[in-house]
Amino acid sequence: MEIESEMKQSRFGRICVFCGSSQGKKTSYQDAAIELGKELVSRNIDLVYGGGSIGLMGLVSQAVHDGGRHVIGVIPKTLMPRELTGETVGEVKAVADMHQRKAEMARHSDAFIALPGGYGTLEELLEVITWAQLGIHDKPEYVPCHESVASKLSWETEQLGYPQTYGISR
Ligand SMILES: C/C(=C\CNc1ncnc2c1ncn2[C@@H]1O[C@H](COP(=O)(O)O)[C@@H](O)[C@H]1O)CO
Repeated sequence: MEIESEMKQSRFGRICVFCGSSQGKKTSYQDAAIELGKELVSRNIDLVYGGGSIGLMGLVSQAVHDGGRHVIGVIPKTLMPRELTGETVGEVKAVADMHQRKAEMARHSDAFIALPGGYGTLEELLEVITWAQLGIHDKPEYVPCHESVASKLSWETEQLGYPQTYGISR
């Protein structure tokens, strides 16, 4: 038992998860969000995310919160009305705008994981990958091979002629 928990101890204290503000068309997306939340808990990793209880964001944050790990939701003041975001669990950091939100999410995290999502998720993921490419940070990005995220990235990388690696960006 002790060996098992030692093996699961991660080098990351806090991971930022980017994912959809809607639940998506497939139940497998929702399953993946809950599974990832539980996996973070089992590895004693805290969560940083975009705040709010809607969509996959809500599922992953609830799973981490329910498992007793710390959750930081970074949310722009304009998105704070509850009808937009639902009830945020854990600690809420209110920021001025979307730019500050992404900077704060990155500052508080040791690594990034992207689950399926829409333009918001893709934009957040591509920004941290770009920042890594420019040497602004050296935190790893992981994109579990889920077809929705992978297919958008494959379109991007094909257009730009970049190598298609999804497991980790570098
Ligand atoms: C804009 C409206 C509701 C959206 N509410 C959101 N609340 C919190 N964070 C959000 C919201 N929408 C997008 N985000 C951020 O983008 C990512 C998800 O975007 P996607 O397009 O769904 O992939 C997520 O990681 C958040 O950081 C009212 O109409």
